[in-house]
Amino acid sequence: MARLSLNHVSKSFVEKTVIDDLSLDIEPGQFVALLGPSGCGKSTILRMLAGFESITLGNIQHGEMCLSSETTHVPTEARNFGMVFQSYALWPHMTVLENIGYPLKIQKVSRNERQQRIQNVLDIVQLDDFKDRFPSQLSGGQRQRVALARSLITEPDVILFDEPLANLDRHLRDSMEMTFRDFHRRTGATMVYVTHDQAEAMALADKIAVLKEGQLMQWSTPEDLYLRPESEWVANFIGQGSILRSPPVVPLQRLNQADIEGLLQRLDEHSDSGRLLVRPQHVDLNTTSNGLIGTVKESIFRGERYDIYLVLTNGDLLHAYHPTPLKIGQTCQITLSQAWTLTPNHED
Ligand SMILES: Nc1ncnc2c1ncn2[C@@H]1O[C@H](COP(=O)(O)OP(=O)(O)OP(=O)(O)O)[C@@H](O)[C@H]1O
Repeated sequence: MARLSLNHVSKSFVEKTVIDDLSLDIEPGQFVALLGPSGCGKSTILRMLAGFESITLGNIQHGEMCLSSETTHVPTEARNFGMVFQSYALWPHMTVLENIGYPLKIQKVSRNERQQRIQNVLDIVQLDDFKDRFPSQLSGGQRQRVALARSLITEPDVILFDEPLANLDRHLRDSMEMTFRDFHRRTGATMVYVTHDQAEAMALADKIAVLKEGQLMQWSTPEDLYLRPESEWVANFIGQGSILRSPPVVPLQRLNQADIEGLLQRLDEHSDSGRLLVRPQHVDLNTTSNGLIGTVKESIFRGERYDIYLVLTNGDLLHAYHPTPLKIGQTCQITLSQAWTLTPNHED
């Protein structure tokens, strides 16, 4: 197994640059998610890794081998990468067993070896009982497991996934997330997974590349993305939270309650050069401590808790959790137990 690296990769279609100077170092066996809003270039990156697209600048390296550069282009079939798409792309007239074994048939692998390898991957995706069915006789989740098994049969070093759960309902997606985690543990293959669903990326990946308009905004573990976002844009994009205006702060610092109280004492209507990210679990309501006051704008039932949205005296919106509903228009005393400082977005 080898390291997969994108080095200063750019991709332009006609005049438009859709990937701009992207560098990522993917460790062997790592599960990486490419995450970002629609049109940010996730699928284009996957297509360049697969060899479906050439690259305009930079290079893609797999171990010692250059897969793509301005002058090199190793064809898709010579990369030994597995691929799984949201459409499953199964042959309707072939059984599960035939679908899975098809890549080996093309490679003219002997019947005996084929049978053994098919059995191995059937065990990994737990589809042994379904091997004689046709795709039309399977559920969406089972079809996706067939596609997983087929991607694995050629024993690829790297498997590329393009929104493989996008067509499944929420309940099935949750159980498929477990299947993917298990699949990754059992195979140890490097996986690159495109999604626009941050919860899915956080649940699955060891490391996430967050993209915006073809640019890498942050390349971090899920925990770091959530706890230590590097920009206001990423903080807004990842997880729940409010961005509050504050007096100037040193960016990318964790503030405790005492630090925040110090800042709030300096709060006035001109305090908008700093930014604080506050997660809802760090907002305590109806306390009597640091003098921040808000008026309840929304109180939304979420089963295990209420989502409360408050308007602060400077007009900022603050999201909090509360065990019971609060009245719209009610005034609350607020304590912030933790906050993360950010650099404001320049375009705002
Ligand atoms: N063959 C092409 N010719 C011209 N522009 C293209 C081509 N393929 C993609 N693009 C453009 O490149 C940009 C990135 O597209 P891409 O499909 O990679 O985004 P994405 O993040 O995967 O989006 P989505 O989540 O909606 O699938 C878009 O602006 C798209 O219109």
